Amino acid sequence: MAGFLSLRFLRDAIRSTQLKSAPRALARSGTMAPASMSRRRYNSSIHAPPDTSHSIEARKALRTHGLVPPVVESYELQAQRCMKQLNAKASNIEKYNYLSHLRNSNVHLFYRLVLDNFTTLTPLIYTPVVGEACLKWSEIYRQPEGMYLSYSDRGNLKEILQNWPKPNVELTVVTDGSRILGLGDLGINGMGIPVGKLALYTGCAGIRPEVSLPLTLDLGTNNEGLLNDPLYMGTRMKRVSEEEEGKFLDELMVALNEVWPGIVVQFEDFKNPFPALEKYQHKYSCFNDDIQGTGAVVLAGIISALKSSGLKAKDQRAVFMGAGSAGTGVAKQIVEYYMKEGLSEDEARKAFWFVDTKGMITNDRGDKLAEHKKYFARDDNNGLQLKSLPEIVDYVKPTILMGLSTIRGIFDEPLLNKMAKLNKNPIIFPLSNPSSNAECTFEEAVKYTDGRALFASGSPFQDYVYKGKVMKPSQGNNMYVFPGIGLAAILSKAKHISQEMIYASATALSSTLLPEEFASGMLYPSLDRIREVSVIVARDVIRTAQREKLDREPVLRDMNDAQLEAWIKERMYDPRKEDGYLELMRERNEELKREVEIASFEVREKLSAKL
Ligand SMILES: O=C([O-])CC(=O)C(=O)O
Ligand SMILES: [Mg+2]
Repeated sequence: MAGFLSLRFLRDAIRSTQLKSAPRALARSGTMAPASMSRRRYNSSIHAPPDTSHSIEARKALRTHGLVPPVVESYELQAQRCMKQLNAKASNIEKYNYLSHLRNSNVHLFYRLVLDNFTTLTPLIYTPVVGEACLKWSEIYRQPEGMYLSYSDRGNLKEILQNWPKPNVELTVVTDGSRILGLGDLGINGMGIPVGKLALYTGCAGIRPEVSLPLTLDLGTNNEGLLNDPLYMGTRMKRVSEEEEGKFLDELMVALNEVWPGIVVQFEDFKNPFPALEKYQHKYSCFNDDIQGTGAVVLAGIISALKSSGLKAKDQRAVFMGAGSAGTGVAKQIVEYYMKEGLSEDEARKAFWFVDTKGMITNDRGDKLAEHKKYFARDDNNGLQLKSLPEIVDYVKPTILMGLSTIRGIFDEPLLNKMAKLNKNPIIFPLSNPSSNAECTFEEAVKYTDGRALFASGSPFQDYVYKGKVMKPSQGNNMYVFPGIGLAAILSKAKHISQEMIYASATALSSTLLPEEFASGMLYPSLDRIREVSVIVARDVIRTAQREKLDREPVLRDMNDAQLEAWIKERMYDPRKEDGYLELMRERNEELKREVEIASFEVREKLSAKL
């Protein structure tokens, strides 16, 4: 009762006199920027825009009446129009542009369409087409999306972050554009990645679109093509040094956590190595999707593949083509799994042979190995230094061939034939993105192993008919886990995201494969069930956070699994429920919260003046 009375008192106080002077006072004090002050009318920076599916009553209440054609349409009709327009686009990049426009003009319709057509639309909003969009970002740019922070902004990052028009941010995906998919340094053109990943967060795990922030760091680029392109929209300078970037990131992490305390940060597509992970992972709620997310997804695929082939962990030998930190991150998670299956750490570590541009990675190769490569460097090679992948495959006789090299076609016909000779069911994972960089295509893997490969790729491939049978490719993309990991971190208010939490996402994912999916050779669950999968991933990640005492949401601790799953589901954004009124309730809520903030500020000011 007391709370209610004081709330009313505060609201009355504002209504009577002080509302006009408050914004300036707040702006002066630096408590809040004037741009974020309450506004009664429809404001595109905060609210979902007018929508032809809203009832006339909803439009009146939202004050959007008259801003769209008079018809009140069903979703089905809207979807029909959208798909017609989408299908009329001649190229993938035009489809990408159309979908970006839709996301910006009618966010709920966009996500409803994505959920209803997940497998056809994700390749257009994410890999592979996002790769093409990033290559052309400065050319196809149409509207502001996300935030850009430049090196020259250092010292002022907190202030600039406060320009973000949405009041509440719970999650950011940040890139410096230095290694976009397998396409190299694309500078600020990398913005397509945070935008795309966050769209997947909403699609896959129901993170509300307005609480996510796509963030691109403009720290220069070493891409000469971009530096000489008059349309390039980033700062025209060479990349800053690692040390300078390190300091910039330090300031960024503090600023993000001051503006939005506890914000979950996903690092994406930073070039190798990425020392910031070791630095921040025990300090902030953050993770690196390329190292940890990829690792978890691939581990889940390996668990399924071993189950399917009936082979034991101890009998596996894996050749990794490509030895970046994503590759070693993947292998480390598999090491953890092998150890849980009874191998010693040394036995598990020795089940991996890494190959980089200089050949097989050994301790006595004569070059200085990057820090992240040392753990897997071979010391049992008796001085043998093998250079080419076919030689290494002959020498190792692997059961698993993993591609993180971005070299299209390096898993060629003779190599795949060899894998098929060595194994009843060779495990072939060409993980490089986008599809144009894949070590082999699905078709090649099927044809050259006589249909026996257990296959997963990073980017999607089409079904392939082999000897009259429809073969279905598995897509071992991070999108199976990162949305659930982020959702779990947000809901449990995790202090940090530990390696155990990441590991839990992998085992959770592998547990979601249905018996019929497994029987048909799939290594991952159908993407049409992605929301169900994200709930299970989030549940197990939350449970692990609780076990490790990293959670700060006590309400969840007493729930059993079914209750926790229901609670997670209930919190997921569902575009099907957005009818205009929900928007209105949120708007009122925001206004009320702001009025309370303003009023309590005024009261504090008055009190301090009296004292
Ligand atoms: O974006 C993807 O599809 C996977 C990924 O993180 C990458 O390739 O960098
Ligand atoms: Mg990535």
